[in-house]
Amino acid sequence: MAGLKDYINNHVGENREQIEHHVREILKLIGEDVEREGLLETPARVTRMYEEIFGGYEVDPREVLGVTFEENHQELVIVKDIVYYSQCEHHMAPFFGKAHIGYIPSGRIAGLSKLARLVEVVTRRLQVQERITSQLADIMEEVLDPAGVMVVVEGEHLCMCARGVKKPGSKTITSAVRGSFRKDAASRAEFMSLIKE
Ligand SMILES: Nc1nc2c(ncn2[C@@H]2O[C@H](COP(=O)(O)OP(=O)(O)OP(=O)(O)O)[C@@H](O)[C@H]2O)c(=O)[nH]1
Ligand SMILES: [Zn+2]
Repeated sequence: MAGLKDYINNHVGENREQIEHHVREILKLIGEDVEREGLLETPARVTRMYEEIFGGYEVDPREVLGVTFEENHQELVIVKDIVYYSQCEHHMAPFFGKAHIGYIPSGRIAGLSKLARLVEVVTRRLQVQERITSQLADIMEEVLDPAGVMVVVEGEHLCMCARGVKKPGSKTITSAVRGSFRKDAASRAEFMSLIKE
C-alpha cells in the first residue's frame, strides 16, 4: 500500500508557478515588500504547504479503504482520536480536531490504519465539518457494507477563534449515523461512551 506522500500529485504540483505568482501578488496587494529577505521564499513555501494540505483532491477515498478482509466479527469496532487538520472552504482558514469512526461489520473488516488514511484524504481539501462527517460515514458504508456506521467529528475553527466572532475554545461536534445505528439508541450510547473514555 502506498504511503500518503504517493497520493500527493495534485493540481498544486501541476500549477506551482502560477500559484507562486498569485501568492506574490497577494503579498504586494496587502502592502508587503516582496523583496525583503523574510518573504523571498514565501510564495514557494506557501505553494509547498498547499501541496500538502490540499493533497487529498486527486485521491479516491474509496481506494484508500480498498484493502478489506473477510472476518466474521459482528460487534462494534471503533478507531477514535484520529487527529485531522483541514481548511474551511469559507475562509480558507484551518480547522482541526479529532475524528472517531465506529462500525459494526457484516462480513468484511477494514485495516485499522486505513480508517486514519481515509480521514487524511477527506480532510486535505477545502471542507466543511459536516461534509467531512457524512463523507466518512458514506464511504465506510459503500466500501464495507457494514451493519451500521457511526462517525463523530470534533473541530475547532480558526475562523471562529482568530477572527470574526472570536470565540476561542468553542468546539463544533458533528455526527453521522448509518444502518443499524439509526434505530439502535443503545449502540449509539455505547459508541459515545467508548469515545469519551
Ligand atoms: N456549517 C459550517 N459553517 C462553517 C464551517 N466553517 C466555517 N463556517 C462558517 O461559515 C460562515 C460563513 O459566513 P459568512 O457570513 O458568509 O462569512 P463571514 O462574514 O466571514 O462570517 P463570520 O465568521 O460570522 O464573520 C461562518 O458562519 C463560519 O462560522 C463548517 O465547517 N461548517
Ligand atoms: Zn471559516
